[in-house]
Amino acid sequence: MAPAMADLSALLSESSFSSTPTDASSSNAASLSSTPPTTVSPDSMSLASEPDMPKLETIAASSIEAAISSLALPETEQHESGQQTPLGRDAIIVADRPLPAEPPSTGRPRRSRSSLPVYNLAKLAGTSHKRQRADQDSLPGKRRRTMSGDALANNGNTNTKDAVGASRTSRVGVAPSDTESTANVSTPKSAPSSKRSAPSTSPAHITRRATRLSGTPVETLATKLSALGKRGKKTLDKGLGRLSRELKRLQDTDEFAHIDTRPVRYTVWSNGKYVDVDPAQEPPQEPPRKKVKTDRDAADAVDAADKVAAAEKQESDAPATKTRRVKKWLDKGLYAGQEAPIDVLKGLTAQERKKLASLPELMPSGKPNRALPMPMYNGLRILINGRDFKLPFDVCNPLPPGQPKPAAYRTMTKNRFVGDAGAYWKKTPHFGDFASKCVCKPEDGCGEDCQNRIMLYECDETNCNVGKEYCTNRAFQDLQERTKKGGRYRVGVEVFKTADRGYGVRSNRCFEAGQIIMEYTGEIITEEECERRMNEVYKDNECYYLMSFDQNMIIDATTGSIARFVNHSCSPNCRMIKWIVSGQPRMALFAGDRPIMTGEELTYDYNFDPFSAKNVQKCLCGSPNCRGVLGPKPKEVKAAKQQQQPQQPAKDAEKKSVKGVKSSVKAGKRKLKDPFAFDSEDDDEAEASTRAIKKRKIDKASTSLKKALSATKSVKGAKKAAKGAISKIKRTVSTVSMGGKKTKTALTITKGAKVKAKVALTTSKGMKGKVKAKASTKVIKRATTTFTTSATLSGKSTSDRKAGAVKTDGRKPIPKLATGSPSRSPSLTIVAAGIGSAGTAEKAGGHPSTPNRTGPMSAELETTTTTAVTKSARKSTPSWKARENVAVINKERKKKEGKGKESEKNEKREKDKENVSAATSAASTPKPAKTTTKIRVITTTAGKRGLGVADR
Ligand SMILES: C[S@@+](CC[C@H](N)C(=O)[O-])C[C@H]1O[C@@H](n2cnc3c(N)ncnc32)[C@H](O)[C@@H]1O
Repeated sequence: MAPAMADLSALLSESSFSSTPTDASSSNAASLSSTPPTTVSPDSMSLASEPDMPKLETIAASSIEAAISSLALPETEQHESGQQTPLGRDAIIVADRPLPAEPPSTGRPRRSRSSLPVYNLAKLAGTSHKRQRADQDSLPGKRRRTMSGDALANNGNTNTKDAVGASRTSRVGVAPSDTESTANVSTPKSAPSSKRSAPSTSPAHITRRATRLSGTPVETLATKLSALGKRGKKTLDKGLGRLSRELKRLQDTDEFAHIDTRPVRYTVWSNGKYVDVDPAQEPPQEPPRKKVKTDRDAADAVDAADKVAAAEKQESDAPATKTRRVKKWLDKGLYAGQEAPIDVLKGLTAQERKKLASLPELMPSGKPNRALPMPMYNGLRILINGRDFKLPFDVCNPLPPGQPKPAAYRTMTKNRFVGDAGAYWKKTPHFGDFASKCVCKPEDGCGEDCQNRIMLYECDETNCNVGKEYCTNRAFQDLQERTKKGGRYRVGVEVFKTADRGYGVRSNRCFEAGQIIMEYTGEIITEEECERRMNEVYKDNECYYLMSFDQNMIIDATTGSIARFVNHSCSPNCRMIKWIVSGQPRMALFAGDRPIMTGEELTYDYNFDPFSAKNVQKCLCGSPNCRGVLGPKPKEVKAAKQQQQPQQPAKDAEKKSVKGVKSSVKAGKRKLKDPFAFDSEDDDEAEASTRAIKKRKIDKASTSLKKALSATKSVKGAKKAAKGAISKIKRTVSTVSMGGKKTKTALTITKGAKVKAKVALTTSKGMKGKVKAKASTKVIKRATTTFTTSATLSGKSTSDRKAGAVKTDGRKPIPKLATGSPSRSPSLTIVAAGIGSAGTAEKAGGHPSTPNRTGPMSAELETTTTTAVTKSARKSTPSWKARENVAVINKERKKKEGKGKESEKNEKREKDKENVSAATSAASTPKPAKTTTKIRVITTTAGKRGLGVADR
């Protein structure tokens, strides 16, 4: 035996206890091995109540306890049987003598034998005065509660023997009254009672219960506590107290109280589809509003309110991560875009009015229905013109399925200055600088007489006297307003695939006559940049979206708006017009003289200048007055006449216009084609035709020349006149700035006037004597006047266009336009830069922007100052040769301007001399040149500006 045990034995013997090793049947052993025979029966209690006994036990217990603690007894003790029994510190030996072997169990629970000494443990434990409480245990229906011993052990201080005791106690079952605090563990509701229950761990609350009926010996808490002794009990109290605190703390947790504090996630469903809302993208939660203290003064309160408002504003200003798509509703119906006309007869000729007046349908029938108006435009047109029956396409006119879309290209809704263009634009005087306020009155509404409108300036706050409310001269602003919200109807146009002309644009809604439809936008580049692009970027393209714009700049719509897809028609329904908006030039497509219906293809007259026959394309517009090729307008007179009679049938208009056109352009198609064919080597037919025309022209000129000759007397006068005429021609040429083939083409098509001039010059060369010279001079004079008119075709065209533009707005045509700047008189000539042959677009059928496309697609709106092109461009495009000359001329002119007036005069004088001498020498030539088969207009070089004529 270990020395410690020896001491223990000695101690036990001293205190009249026999320290007999316990056997399996002993209560101590049972207690140690959790097989309790320690139930305190009433009998034993009565025995234990004997006064002399407890003292000894008390002493023994405390002594043993002290001994254990002082000797640091090992946790285990070797029994005689050789079994190692765990000996807890709370193990208390209560038996002092060996117990006889117990008889086999008869089914009843074992009772303590009266013969054996039994101690009043209750008394020993100081709980005897609370005995009656034990009776409660037997109360029927009293529920027993248990709790996990582990939980208790873990929550309590498990290092102490008391805690172990508590753990064991809980394992064996503790009456509710005794362990109220532990019972509280399972329910937070009982939490408040935990405080009260804390003292219940005192010995007074410990219950005892008989195990007689249960059949299983139960070690109760009372038993254990009674065995613990004072110190143990104290410790247990302490432990339980701590335990309750822990529990109390626990019950404060959300988890314990079953409160789910995780954020609630809502699923979002939109249009029957689950929308996965990314928590990261969820809108931030609104911060709690700052409470304005009631006791604050007013200023503080206002401050706080301001802060809150600012915070709210900031919040609202923050970019929304996910914006909800809003359905766009059509806010108008079948006749969307049409306003009920107040006067249906407006714009009709007297004849038409008369015709309409006779129609019973148009008899006055009370008030017009503004909610569901008549299909006024369509109806009127049908009433006037009549047409074959067809289903009303404007009811529903969807594009056929499987519509191909143009190859992806970058769109641009606003013009963008690229490179030097911006700086260049800034340097040049702006139109806006010249603009002054109009003098309109609100009742006029900036109508047809508005000076801004006449000048093609859009009204704005700076130049309008009327104000936005009444002003009707704000087309671009209207367009922006209309298209702001997007949607098919508001945009009003869509790209579609035509059968034979590549892509086109058609209307999605109705447009009033003259109404703005869409803007032509793109990159605004300088001529140099244009040239660079042509040679480097678009060199493999066979079509370009280049349009001369303003101030010698060019719009490149390769990146631009869908207006670039608008096709040409010889009988168009739209016009491309340049306006000045807030000091900036902008180009837009406007409806023509008549309204446009839903589904109509939008077209305008390109006034195409192909430069050479190689660039000539077959026109496939299909209009009755088709010119046959994509070429320049035959005669401005025609256009003007057409504008005057917008409602006239196309055939009539054509007839009238053809009437006004001179013989060279009488048969529009053929005549227009001819000029382009004259230098085409492979088109014999065209050449023959051209020759014939030229011959006719020359014959005519010769006749007039002969007449003139007969009236001519003096060579001197002829010389003078020739001089003046030539200088006039020179000036005109420099203004038109045409050169090379381009000049040739242009001059050839500008009707008889030019031809006359040429012929006159040619003839004058061959004329003898004064008479001839004089005659030629006269002809030249006349021709020059005509030519000037023709050459400044652009100006005329502009007035026509401008008049048309005003007319498109439903106002009367403007006969003359003030020209504030040279670029305010642009011709609408669109210049082809492609190299394909006629009809290639039709053949190719592909998208023009694709390099494979063979059709020439470039369109350029030409102003009076023709675009200059440098050498590299000329190499690739022969037609650009003309431009080089123009560039040189322009350069020369600029140079000259720099030199000053004096030097200019001198130079001019010298050149005039040269020209005159040339004319004189020509006049003195022995044989007059007869009508030649070919007339070539020689482009003047920098040194010799003016027209030269060469015979062949
Ligand atoms: C500015 S683009 C117009 C859009 C073009 N249709 C497209 O698909 O990109 C000009 C080109 O369209 C073709 N085009 C336009 N109008 C035409 C017409 N009336 N007849 C034949 N081709 C036409 C020509 O090839 C022309 O060079």
